[in-house]
Amino acid sequence: MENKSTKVIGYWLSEKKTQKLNWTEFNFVCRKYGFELVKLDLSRDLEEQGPFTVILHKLTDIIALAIQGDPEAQAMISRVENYIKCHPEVAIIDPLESVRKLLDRYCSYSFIHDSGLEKANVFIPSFVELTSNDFEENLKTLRMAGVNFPFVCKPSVAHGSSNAHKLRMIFNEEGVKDCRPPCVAQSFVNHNAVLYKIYLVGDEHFLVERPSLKNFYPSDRGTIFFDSHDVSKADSTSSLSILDPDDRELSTIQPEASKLQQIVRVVRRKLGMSLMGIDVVIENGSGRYGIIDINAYPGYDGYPNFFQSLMNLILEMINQHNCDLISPGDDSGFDTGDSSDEKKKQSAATEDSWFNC
Ligand SMILES: Nc1ncnc2c1ncn2[C@@H]1O[C@H](COP(=O)(O)OP(=O)(O)OP(=O)(O)O)[C@@H](O)[C@H]1O
Ligand SMILES: O=P(O)(O)O[C@H]1[C@H](O)[C@@H](O)[C@H](OP(=O)(O)O)[C@@H](OP(=O)(O)O)[C@H]1O
Ligand SMILES: [Mg+2]
Repeated sequence: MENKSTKVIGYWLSEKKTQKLNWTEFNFVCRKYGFELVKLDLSRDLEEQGPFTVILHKLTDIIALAIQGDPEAQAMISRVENYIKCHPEVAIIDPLESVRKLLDRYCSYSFIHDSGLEKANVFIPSFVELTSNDFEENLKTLRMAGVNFPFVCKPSVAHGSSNAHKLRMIFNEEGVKDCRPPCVAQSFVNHNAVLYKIYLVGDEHFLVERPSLKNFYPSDRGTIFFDSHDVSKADSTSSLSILDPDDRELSTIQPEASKLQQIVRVVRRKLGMSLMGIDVVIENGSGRYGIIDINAYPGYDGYPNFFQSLMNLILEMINQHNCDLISPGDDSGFDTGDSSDEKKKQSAATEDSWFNC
């Protein structure tokens, strides 16, 4: 551990996120480890703000705006990308191309769907993207993809505005007119209103249990419009989470640590990201593990000693990045299985990103 501030963490988080995480506390941890913490000013060239040892960010909202054509957001993202391109010596948490994938629900589901997790009793509930406003065409698309009633209709863009979290439960063909393309329709999996959030910080993960939607069955009822943030936060008390009397007798299956470990390993390898939240439900009856959402740099509410874990990750990333720079392609002396192969994960993510989505 050094006392002198020689290493710089350049970071960008929204004001809301810094307040939520109580970010000033992280300053103390940084100082203890000899790091200076500098917030990136995305309205200016980053060259004059550096040099940085590592860049840590949650740029989801700005990337989403840039994709939608906002010129200011595009300029900000270009500044970050140019800096990264000109400074291969700087470690990045997390690669922007992986974050882009998570911004698109269809893309992230497809990506994990093709990961081989099915063999381990883990699945992505059947899903399809709806891009048309034509009712008949949408019915056909849903049928062809095997999306059953009831299904959840989610905006295709997963972050970036409050609209991203306005979801709909569709119970029958009549309800399909309530879908607002572009959106992803995903078969609803009954899971006794228990959601498991796996929070990842590099190789560490921690599981928290959250309220979730109650069991639903096909019916002639009208569409339910809801905001995901009202349902599955730690303090949510939505009436949509209260099990019907007949369902209270159903047994709830507890998650197995080894299964969660497997999910973490595969998703991490596929996406090449270190800061993620994976939302899992366990299907009533079958006991299959359904991945229903993956979030970039989530809230980590309930994660013990998050800032120390974040610092451990930063140290590991810098170390690994330096090793990769010295001997690219040869990490034999440092590889400890899944745990330290960051460079490979990042380049796998880069290669896959342009081909799979
Ligand atoms: N396929 C599904 N089967 C069962 N429940 C689901 C499914 N998809 C979503 N849900 C329910 O809806 C909630 C919100 O869904 P989802 O996580 O996809 O939305 P989100 O806006 O991305 O949420 P977050 O705030 O976690 O990012 C989940 O917590 C869960 O209760
Ligand atoms: O920690 P959990 O409960 O998983 O919640 C996260 C949500 O799942 C994300 O959707 C939030 O991200 P956005 O607000 O960027 O969409 C994310 O927002 P944040 O960046 O403000 O923390 C979290 O609220
Ligand atoms: Mg989400």
